[in-house]
Amino acid sequence: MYIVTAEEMYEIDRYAIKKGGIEGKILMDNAGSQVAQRIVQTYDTNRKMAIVAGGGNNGGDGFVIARYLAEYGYEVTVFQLVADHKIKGDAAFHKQCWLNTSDKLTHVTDSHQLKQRLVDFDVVIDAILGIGVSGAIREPIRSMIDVINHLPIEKISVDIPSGLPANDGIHVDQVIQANKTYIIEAPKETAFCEDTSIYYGEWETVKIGIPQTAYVKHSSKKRWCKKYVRATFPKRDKYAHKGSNGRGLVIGGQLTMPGAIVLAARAALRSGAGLITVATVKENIPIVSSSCIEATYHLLPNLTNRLTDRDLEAFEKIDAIAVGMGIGREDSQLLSDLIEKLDKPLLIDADGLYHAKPLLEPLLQHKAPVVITPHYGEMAMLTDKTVPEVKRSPFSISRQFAEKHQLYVVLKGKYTVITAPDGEQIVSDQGNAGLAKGGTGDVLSGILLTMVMQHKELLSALANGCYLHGKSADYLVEEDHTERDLLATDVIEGLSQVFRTLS
Ligand SMILES: NC(=O)C1=CN([C@@H]2O[C@H](COP(=O)(O)OP(=O)(O)OC[C@H]3O[C@@H](n4cnc5c(N)ncnc54)[C@H](O)[C@@H]3O)[C@@H](O)[C@H]2O)[C@@H](O)CC1
Ligand SMILES: [K+]
Repeated sequence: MYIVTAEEMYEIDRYAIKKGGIEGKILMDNAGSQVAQRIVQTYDTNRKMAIVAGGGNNGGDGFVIARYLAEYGYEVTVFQLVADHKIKGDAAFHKQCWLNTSDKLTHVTDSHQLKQRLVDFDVVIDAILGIGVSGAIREPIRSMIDVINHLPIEKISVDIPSGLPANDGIHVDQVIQANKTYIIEAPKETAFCEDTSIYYGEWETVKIGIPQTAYVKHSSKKRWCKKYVRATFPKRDKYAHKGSNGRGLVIGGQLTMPGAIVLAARAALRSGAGLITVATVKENIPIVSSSCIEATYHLLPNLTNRLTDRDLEAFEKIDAIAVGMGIGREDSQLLSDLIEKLDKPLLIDADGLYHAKPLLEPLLQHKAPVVITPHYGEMAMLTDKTVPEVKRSPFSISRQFAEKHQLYVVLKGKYTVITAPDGEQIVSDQGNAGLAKGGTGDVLSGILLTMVMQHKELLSALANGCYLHGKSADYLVEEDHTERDLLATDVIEGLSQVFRTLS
């Protein structure tokens, strides 16, 4: 499934109209009829339906929905919230179609009037504003949205809750709080931003006949799902040996944080890595080896010194490195040596990200791929922004950072946004609130380390890793666990169940 900005959606519509030869009027008819059909499946015909229509094409969808719902036997009234001259083009065409067969059109000019009119209805269908919204919401629409939000009736939004922009990063002003949104064709960015997804209520997409090629040409974002995982997941070679399944290195684990590297190493092995070496301080080795006997060890005198020739020679055999889990924030030369002296794919997580911030220039010179896996707080630190700013703009901030520093960004959250250095993005929305617990990030790093070693293409490697991590948590919560008791170690053990669904 593709995710779009407003500009991309307009391009996609234009492509369908120009290249596909499907007139705008027909697309609008398809949109309205599809939404109406979904409504029919959910609401009895004795529910009184009010459609609030604005002046753009979203309002045009509203007139089409009115016509189809009336045809299905509902009592429908359209409340037109703008002056007649504002309704143009395809929307005017469909308004006329509605008027050809119905006289149920009421002009409403202020919010008090709207409130009085709507009290008699069971459901309000919000076709006030679509993806064409811009700037602060103007009166009287602003107060009208407020009135609708305060009415104790069901609210269904068409395409997007009115007042909400499609793109991330825009300050949200006044928005319909929908119970349900029928999104036309492709979800917009704001459906996957923590601050704004809430306005959509439950949502589903309706198809209106736009060819897939339009998306391939004009969209740069996908929501990852099982279909994509199956298409991109590497097959395990029958004749594989441990060396051909990837030799990974996990570096980290201060004295106070040995658990982080145990989790990462175990997760990497459970995900299918052939060999995992843990490089850490002497005191941690007995702790780590008792919990992860399959790993091998490389002794580091501390986590701050430069790497010795002996270290570098040992690491030459490695296919990829994950660094930072439990490494602490003390000044350290370790990361700069890994960047400068080894050409290995490098995944940097947790405290490693604090060490990476002053090394962004050298990272740009690193020949092998670099992956960073920040949560919102770490991303805010890296970009000198605030956490609310990162939450509001997860797509644009990740993209700017990935393009500028030529690295892969896995911005972790309810909706994890994965970005390639060329700006292509994937959203992984698997997982649940059980993952909001210490250690789950270390598990993800371990899984990603293995995925990086085993895939040819890195963006799908990272997306598949996030999928495995989230799905493991989902299956565990559906069966043996709850979001409350789920532990990071459970997520590692749950991986086998996810792998079984992929074969
Ligand atoms: N071919 C197409 O383009 C299709 C478009 N569709 C619908 O069309 C919508 C987009 O249509 P439009 O581009 O006409 O945009 P809108 O329907 O969002 O309407 C934009 C209009 O809203 C008003 N407006 C914008 N910002 C405002 C603000 N801050 N305060 C108050 N009023 C404001 C302006 O008068 C502007 O002309 C989509 O969301 C979707 O519902 C669907 O019918 C499918 C086909
Ligand atoms: K709307």
